[in-house]
Amino acid sequence: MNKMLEQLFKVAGKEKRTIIGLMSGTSLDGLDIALCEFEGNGTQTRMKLREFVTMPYDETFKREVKAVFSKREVDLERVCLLNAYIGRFHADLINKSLQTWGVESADVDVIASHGQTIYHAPASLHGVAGMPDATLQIGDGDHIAMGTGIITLSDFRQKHVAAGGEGAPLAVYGDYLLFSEQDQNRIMLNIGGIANFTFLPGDLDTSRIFSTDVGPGNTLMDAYVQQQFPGTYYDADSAIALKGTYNQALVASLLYHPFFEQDFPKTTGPELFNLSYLAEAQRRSDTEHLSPEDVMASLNRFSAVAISGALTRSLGDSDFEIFLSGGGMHNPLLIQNIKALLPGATVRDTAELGVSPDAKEAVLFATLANECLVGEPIEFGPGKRRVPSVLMGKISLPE
Ligand SMILES: Nc1ncnc2c1ncn2[C@@H]1O[C@H](COP(=O)(O)OP(=O)(O)OP(=O)(O)O)[C@@H](O)[C@H]1O
Ligand SMILES: CC(=O)N[C@H]1[C@@H]2OC[C@@H](O2)[C@@H](O)[C@@H]1O[C@H](C)C(=O)O
Repeated sequence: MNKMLEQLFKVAGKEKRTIIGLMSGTSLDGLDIALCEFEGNGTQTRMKLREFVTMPYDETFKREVKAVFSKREVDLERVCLLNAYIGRFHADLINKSLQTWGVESADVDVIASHGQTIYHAPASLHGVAGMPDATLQIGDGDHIAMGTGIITLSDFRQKHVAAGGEGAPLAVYGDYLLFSEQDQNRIMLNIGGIANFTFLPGDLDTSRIFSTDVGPGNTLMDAYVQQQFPGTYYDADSAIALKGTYNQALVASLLYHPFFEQDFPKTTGPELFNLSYLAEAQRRSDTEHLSPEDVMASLNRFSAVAISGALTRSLGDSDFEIFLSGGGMHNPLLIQNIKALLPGATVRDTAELGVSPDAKEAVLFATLANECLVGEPIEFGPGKRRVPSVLMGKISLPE
């Protein structure tokens, strides 16, 4: 038998597995690396987060990725080069982190790599007749496996698409396994570039569980800040938005898109929510004259209304607790806006559930890898075509 397959077989049979989860999101702030310890699988999963770090990306790397990210026309050679480069680069960042933590690569069983999304194209967005839902993550797993010497599972989203999903959100699987709680309706709200949430009903009825994207997130705020204030990457502590006042006409115009009417679950990305989207909304609402501060306040309000509107629409009057994660939870005006729009909702964060909110997405990918190795497909019930019952991840062997 192939020695590496034998090792994989051994890992699957171990009582405890050490898994590194990786996430590189739409914000391009850095690579999230979570070193996790797993015992069990399925609803018996026990996960301990041993270490976590975000390895920041430098300007050159951000520029390289931005040149192809969510663009319909790109230099195909760049995409080809980046696919290999990102894999190697991520391997280097993992090696550095392991060194800092004093952990040997031989003590890590597998890596779970999300890769870098460069294009997300659900059929509802691309609208090309005869073409399926599609999504593309680069940073090939073979380069990570060879660069670290660790078996790597990667490219989780393709199986989801192949089985009838849109390739996202994948959070539903890990959220269900790690955070479901009897008698408590939980909303796991992640505010990254794009905001998404998972509904975990307290009756643990899997057929009611779902995850969905709700719109931005930070992506439009980040893009606008970067355009208006070169050298600034995001509106740290809402400093800019707090100097402005939101414009109701602009907020309404930003919300004027069929995406917001579509049923859950649905997915989106900066392919839709980008600076052209903002320019069109400003033109339509005759708000091109607004100061950058007022536009920032309006974008902040827009994200809050989109998030709270989606929650209200799907949950009605039922009681629920919100557990925040993702960088947007550090934006005080955004959180204040969301709380004001959802009076009565309890808002906490995932640290209270034992997982740092910045680490949560990387932990979720580690959980998907654990399931791929030792789990069984979760059945979310009939009619859940968009939450397929599959195990995900492609295997790259380091020899
Ligand atoms: N102190 C802060 N004040 C305001 N915003 C902040 C702060 N800290 C982080 N953010 C926001 O969080 C973003 C990073 O969030 P995160 O790392 O969750 O995104 P991501 O994982 O790339 O996104 P996605 O989940 O959509 O892939 C930053 O770009 C910024 O907009
Ligand atoms: C295609 C893609 O990379 N989507 C990401 C993105 O970032 C947030 C939101 O958009 C979500 O749908 C997804 O990531 C999370 C981890 C998910 O799949 O659950």
